[in-house]
Amino acid sequence: MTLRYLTAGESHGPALVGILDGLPAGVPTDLDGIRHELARRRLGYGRSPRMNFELDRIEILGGVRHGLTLGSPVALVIHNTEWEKWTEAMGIEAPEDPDALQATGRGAALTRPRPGHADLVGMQKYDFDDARNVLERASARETATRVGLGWFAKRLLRHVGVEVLSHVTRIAEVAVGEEHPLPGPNDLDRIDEDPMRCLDPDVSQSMQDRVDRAKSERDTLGGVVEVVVHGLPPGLGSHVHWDRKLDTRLAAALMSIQAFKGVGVGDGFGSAAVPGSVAHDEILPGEDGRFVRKTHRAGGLEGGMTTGEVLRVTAAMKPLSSLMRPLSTVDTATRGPAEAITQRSDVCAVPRAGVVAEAVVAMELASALLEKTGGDSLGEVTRNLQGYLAGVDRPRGPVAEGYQGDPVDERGYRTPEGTDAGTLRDDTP
Ligand SMILES: Cc1cc2nc3c(=O)[nH]c(=O)nc-3n(C[C@H](O)[C@H](O)[C@H](O)COP(=O)(O)O)c2cc1C
Ligand SMILES: C=C(O[C@@H]1CC(C(=O)O)=C[C@@H](OP(=O)(O)O)[C@H]1O)C(=O)O
Repeated sequence: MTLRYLTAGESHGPALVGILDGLPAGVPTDLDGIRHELARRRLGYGRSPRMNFELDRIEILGGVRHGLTLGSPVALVIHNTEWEKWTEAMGIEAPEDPDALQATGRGAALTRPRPGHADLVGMQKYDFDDARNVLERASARETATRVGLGWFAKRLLRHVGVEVLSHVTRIAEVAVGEEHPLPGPNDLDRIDEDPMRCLDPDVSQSMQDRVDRAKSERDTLGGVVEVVVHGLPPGLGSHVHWDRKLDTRLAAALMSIQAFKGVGVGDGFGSAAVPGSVAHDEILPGEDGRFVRKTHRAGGLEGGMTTGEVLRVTAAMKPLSSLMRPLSTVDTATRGPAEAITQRSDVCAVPRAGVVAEAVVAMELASALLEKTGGDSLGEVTRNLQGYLAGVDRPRGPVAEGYQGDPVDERGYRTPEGTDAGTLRDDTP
């Protein structure tokens, strides 16, 4: 993988840390842009109360100088603005008085694991007596780092005309219609303005009503987000090996998000229910010499590669497992039956999870772009991409005898003017 990243940090630890390696030099970087992206991850009706008081205070410790990336790894820190409250409970050094810590509330061992969270199996696997040692890292607080790093991937993609956005298409049983309009490349602000990050105001209202009901029933809800990407060139990813297919990589990236349990490419599971005659995207000669598709059913991916059409992937998020009406569990200290830990929780985190989905998709796409183009500077990436695009829809294959169109070379291949593989398009930015 050309672009790779690591994250570290606990939900209530001093900070989250991320390193992104593989970016070319010259990607314009502004801290307000990253802050804005992180604020987007806090949006949405049904979010946790923690989203209101906690802030994402960021610092870049490497990889950027004078507003541009250097080609070296980018090191991002997101400080925990609530750290003062957690210094004892999450202290790095062994507590002076462990018994006293147990009595502090925050420091008390958590022994009633929540079904659906990582608590129990994490305690079993890592041999812990306190579920906090598990949930602190399992927590989706970690996704702040991925959104922060993902901003760089988005910025790189934007430079070559690629826009990544997401919208919510389902909350529990409330969903937009199957034939819902696709958001356009400039629709992100409009989506973010909606409390559910849904494009249809009527459906959004029903979703909000559904969240209100879940809240009053002290329950939680899941849903579906769709990530839509405009402006991709054809040919990112590859058909030649399982781990080079973009389908594989996008599915893995999306499934790595906390509570995400299903991914569909294009019509996904829906395409299993219809015959082939209405499952595929028929190909047409486009006006500017490009090939185009009649429909967007495949989600812009064929054979593990982008087709150059709009990319569309959906991801399903399960309902959150911290319910205010606790589920049955065991107390790991007594091994007896118990009620699961109850603590503040999102009722529904689907709208803000969409922003995380954008980040991980952007990271995979930026990586696949860099694999295709190579290049150590943004200029080199852009030039290489243009060189590739100039020849991508050139005539390929011999034509039948008597062909009346463009001139034909000695092998019988069409050779219209301006379609040489080496010709740069004149819209070089
Ligand atoms: C943006 C976001 C917010 C989340 N908020 C909560 C929450 O408030 N309460 C909760 O129990 N789980 C929350 N989760 C889900 C848990 O982190 C997740 O269920 C847990 O780590 C176990 O992983 P798994 O569900 O993938 O098995 C959230 C997930 C995301 C993506
Ligand atoms: C802190 C974030 O999300 C948290 C993710 C989360 C979980 O279990 O995943 C549980 C909640 O945390 P807490 O239990 O401390 O209230 C969310 O607020 C965040 O996204 O920044």
